[in-house]
Amino acid sequence: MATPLVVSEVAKSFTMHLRDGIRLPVVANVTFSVKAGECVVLGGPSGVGKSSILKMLYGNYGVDEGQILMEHDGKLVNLATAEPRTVLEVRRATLGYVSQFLRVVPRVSALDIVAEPLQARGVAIEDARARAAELLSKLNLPTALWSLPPATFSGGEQQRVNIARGFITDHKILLLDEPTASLDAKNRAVVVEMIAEKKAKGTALIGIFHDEEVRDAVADRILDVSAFSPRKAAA
Ligand SMILES: Nc1ncnc2c1ncn2[C@@H]1O[C@H](COP(=O)(O)OP(=O)(O)OP(=O)(O)O)[C@@H](O)[C@H]1O
Repeated sequence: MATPLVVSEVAKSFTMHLRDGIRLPVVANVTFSVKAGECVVLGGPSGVGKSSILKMLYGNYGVDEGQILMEHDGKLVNLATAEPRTVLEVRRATLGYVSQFLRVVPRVSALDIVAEPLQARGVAIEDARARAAELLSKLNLPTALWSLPPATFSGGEQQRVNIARGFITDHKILLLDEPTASLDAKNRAVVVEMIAEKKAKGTALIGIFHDEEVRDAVADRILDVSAFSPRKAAA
């Protein structure tokens, strides 16, 4: 599909149950699409709803209204209303996510954490590990660390393991939540290059990048999330 992601009239508010059920509207009428090979960056001031949109796209936050349409397994799926089992299936095969922080699994080596999403898609363990090793060396993670669980790694080392894990599969849609926040200039440049490679392969990318240099290097389009502020919609 030339447009792997179509978001239409999505609205979200939070209900504060411990505060007499006060409703806090966050975004309304969120409408945009992302083409294959395009990288759209969510922009706008702090607290405007960028992370909330990314979490809705991944199915971590519920959606009050609207549609999040993705082509998955030859069918159109509305992630806003999909069953949890479908959401998990879409994540395995179609929708990737690089979060800001690595979720460390005790006793699992960095190499296997990176290889796991490929294994989950049926790739033989040795092939998955070989691809994981390629990515970890591209991201300059010292080989001495590959066999260790990343719990004791530095912030930047953990982030590189997380990036390798998110980039190892060829998901059609990839969400990026500040993937370069803890990286030095050399590794930021590697990630910029890896994003360009994904674009060339036709992946649709949506990301949050606070680093202006990275943002300008990767963005085809910056979507100002203030346009979806409920106050603006009501005006
Ligand atoms: N789980 C939650 N429960 C209640 N309120 C929330 C929740 N998540 C986000 N919010 C609120 O929604 C608003 C938008 O937050 P969000 O994290 O999406 O903004 P952001 O644009 O990503 O900000 P930043 O650039 O500072 O990371 C904020 O006012 C925040 O307090």
